Amino acid sequence: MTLEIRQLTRRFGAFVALDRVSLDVAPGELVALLGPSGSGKSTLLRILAGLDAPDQGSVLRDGEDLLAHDASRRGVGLVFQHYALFAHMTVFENVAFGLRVRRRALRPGRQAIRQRVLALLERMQLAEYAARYPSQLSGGQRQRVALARALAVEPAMLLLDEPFGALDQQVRVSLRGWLRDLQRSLGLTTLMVTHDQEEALQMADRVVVMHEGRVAQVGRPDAIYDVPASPFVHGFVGRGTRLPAIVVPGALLVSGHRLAGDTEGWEPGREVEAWVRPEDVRLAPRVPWGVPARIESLLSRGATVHAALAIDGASGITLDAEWHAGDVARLSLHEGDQVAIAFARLRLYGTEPDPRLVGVFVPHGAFGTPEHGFADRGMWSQRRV
Ligand SMILES: Nc1ncnc2c1ncn2[C@@H]1O[C@H](COP(=O)(O)OP(=O)(O)OP(=O)(O)O)[C@@H](O)[C@H]1O
Repeated sequence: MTLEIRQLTRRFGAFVALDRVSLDVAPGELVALLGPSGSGKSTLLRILAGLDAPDQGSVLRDGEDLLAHDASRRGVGLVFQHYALFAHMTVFENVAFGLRVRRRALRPGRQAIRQRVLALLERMQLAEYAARYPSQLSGGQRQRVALARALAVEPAMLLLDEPFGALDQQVRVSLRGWLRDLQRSLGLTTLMVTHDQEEALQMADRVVVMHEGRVAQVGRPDAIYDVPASPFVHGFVGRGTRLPAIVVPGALLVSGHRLAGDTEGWEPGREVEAWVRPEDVRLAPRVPWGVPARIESLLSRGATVHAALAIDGASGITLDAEWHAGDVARLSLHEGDQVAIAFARLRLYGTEPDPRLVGVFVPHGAFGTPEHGFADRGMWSQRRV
């Protein structure tokens, strides 16, 4: 099943909740709608489900006008964060419900319904709970029943709105893999709303990042993380620090520090925003080749250590860095230490009002990985006295 969403706009009074949103979804694809609260994700899903209608725009499913059909005829399976299962029905009855209430002409026979529901419960590892009532299930089990109920009617597409939103972290993580496997094996075209970037990046074939009712970027999860199209996407998907910078011939000036590298094709003298991911902030082996900075804080996160750094000459900016815990221990780094850092790469964006991606800058000699050795500790790190 393909979906072609074209220029969808939805206004609530003067407020524009969806602003000319276009998107193509391929058969069997799992697309995650990711964005901050109020960015229009649920509005888009509700329009697709038939619970709301757009002011403008069109949606074609396999070339046919989806919006012309009532919600009940759209063939969508819908699961919300708090999916109200029928409390007075067993798991079996809940899952069978959608089939039992079908018009007579479309309703399978009693035995066929029974077989289909049992097969589905089996597949969803719910068979042993068939006779239980919702109140006798855990939150994760209930969401699985909600999914089974949505799937029982063999929908053409699945629409999920924060399906794991109400569950604790451990259950969420285990259900992610489970749902992904199930969706793949069924080949079911799926749109999933989430504001959890980890969930979107792990599960989706493609991620749609939404911002203020518009599509900020669409792409494969790794592409979105590696080359965010705007400072907003960089800041929302993954972490990063924004550094003011100027392009000069053969170098980038970052807070007055010269990083040599290829700047061909970029206008000299142009002011840009340089964004750097924490894992791209490396410890440089030799001070003259690195940017001097001071460790303001070190926070252990198990295998990694999160460092907050103050770059010399860049007041008011705290640079986020992430280093291997083993390196930090081996080099005996402490808060207050003076270090030299190198940047593996920086994404450059235009300044307002045109904050588009200018390009990715890779400084020459952006070494500083542990493999390059820190034999002479004194050369790159000086303890403050
Ligand atoms: N029926 C409505 N009347 C007025 N405003 C609405 C209505 N429905 C949604 N909105 C507004 O439209 C905007 C987008 O809402 P939507 O629910 O799509 O956001 P979202 O990205 O799904 O956010 P969240 O992650 O918080 O659910 C919000 O500012 C919301 O207040």
